[in-house]
Amino acid sequence: MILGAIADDLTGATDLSLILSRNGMRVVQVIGVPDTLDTVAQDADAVVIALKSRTNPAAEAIEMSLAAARALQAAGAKQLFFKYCSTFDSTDEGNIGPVAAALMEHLGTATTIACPSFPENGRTVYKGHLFVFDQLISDSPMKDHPLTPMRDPNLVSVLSRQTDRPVRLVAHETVRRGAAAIEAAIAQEPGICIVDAISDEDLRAIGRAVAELPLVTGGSAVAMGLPDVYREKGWITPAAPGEGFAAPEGRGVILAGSCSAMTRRQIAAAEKAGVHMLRLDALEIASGATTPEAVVAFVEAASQRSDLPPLVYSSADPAVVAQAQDKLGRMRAGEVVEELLASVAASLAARGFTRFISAGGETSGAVVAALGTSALRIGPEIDPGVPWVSALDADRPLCLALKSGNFGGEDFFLKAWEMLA
Ligand SMILES: Nc1ncnc2c1ncn2[C@@H]1O[C@H](COP(=O)(O)OP(=O)(O)OP(=O)(O)O)[C@@H](O)[C@H]1O
Ligand SMILES: O=C(O)[C@@H](O)C(=O)CO
Repeated sequence: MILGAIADDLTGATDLSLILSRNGMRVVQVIGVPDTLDTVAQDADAVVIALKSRTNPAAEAIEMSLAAARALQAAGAKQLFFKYCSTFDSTDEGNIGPVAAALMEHLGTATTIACPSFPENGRTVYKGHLFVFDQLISDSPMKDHPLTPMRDPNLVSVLSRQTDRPVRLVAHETVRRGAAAIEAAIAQEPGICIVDAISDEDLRAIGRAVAELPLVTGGSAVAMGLPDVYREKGWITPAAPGEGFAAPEGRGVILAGSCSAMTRRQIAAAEKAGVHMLRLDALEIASGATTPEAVVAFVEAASQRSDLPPLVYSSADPAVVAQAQDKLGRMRAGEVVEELLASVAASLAARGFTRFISAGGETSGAVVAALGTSALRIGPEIDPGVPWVSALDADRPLCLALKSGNFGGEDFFLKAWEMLA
């Protein structure tokens, strides 16, 4: 095992696993920190531990991340990677800064990078500012994210508010001069370097520059340059992406708790395509007016009427989300929805559903926990950042598509479904 990764949410972990697998590494993704990684690490070049720590109190996120780091090191990891969202989802309390600083201290290293750039999905960092396609993140729909509204595009400022470690910029003028120039700039002074990156070429150069650092932090795409370096060092041999994935036969369902603009467009596209849908309301769930049993009954009935998987969603526009949050509190509003979708997923699996498509990192974390699986094999890519995965250890065969809120094309839900046909 060469690379040990700690991801702050489940869909982010899957996204990173896909990038590593696409670049020829054997990857196993585990959910939560197991007692030992010995069995899974045996045939893996990389182990990605998926936490659900993005929006926990910082002290909890640190504790979980350090436990993951210790497990990865015990299994032989030569390098650690802390994966967070390509939209840098965090607040002034954390958790990117506090977790990165804690991992640095744990590893005894004074230097790392922070680079959320993911050009294939429209995220770029230029002059330390994070863009989502043509917009600064602070002008994008991420300004209204239910849990981590992003209202400052300057990542040096954002990260400086989260940690006492010095934060500085390695600007694109340096990045475009290549790996040696980037490496020298990072080594100049201790601290966390926000590194500009606007293309995959930049990211591959950054990967080469950081391959010797004990800790790399970033979005998934900054890992794309690492496997080549590991191969050159003779640490890994090439592997075929998606090796060993098989989808079980059976019925499917789509569960969406993401309120991102993209997920809402994907829901609208599914409706147009004739998918049977049920909209959930956080306040009705909280009052008991909507129960898991009623939702399961809807899904059962809808799946008799169509070959397409039914869609259950709580996704709503910012005004509706704000109303629920005003009444219930931000965290509680999220929890009631997550708990309901998780309970629905568990009941459906018990009734023989085998294919689950879920939208949203927090949502997917709750759904997968309810399905009782803790290890995933990475399968074929549906859209950039989202593969089908199969459960390695559930009671029965299951496959899942765990979509980050902002990922996937408009036709994502049907595209995912049709790939299994
Ligand atoms: N109608 C709603 N009212 C209030 N909160 C909601 C509502 N629908 C969903 N939520 C909550 O919003 C949060 C959405 O987070 P989630 O991580 O699932 O999606 P995302 O942030 O779009 O995806 P990602 O983290 O992958 O970018 C969840 O906690 C979810 O329960
Ligand atoms: O980096 C991303 O955008 C995703 O992998 C993610 O973490 C969203 O939750």
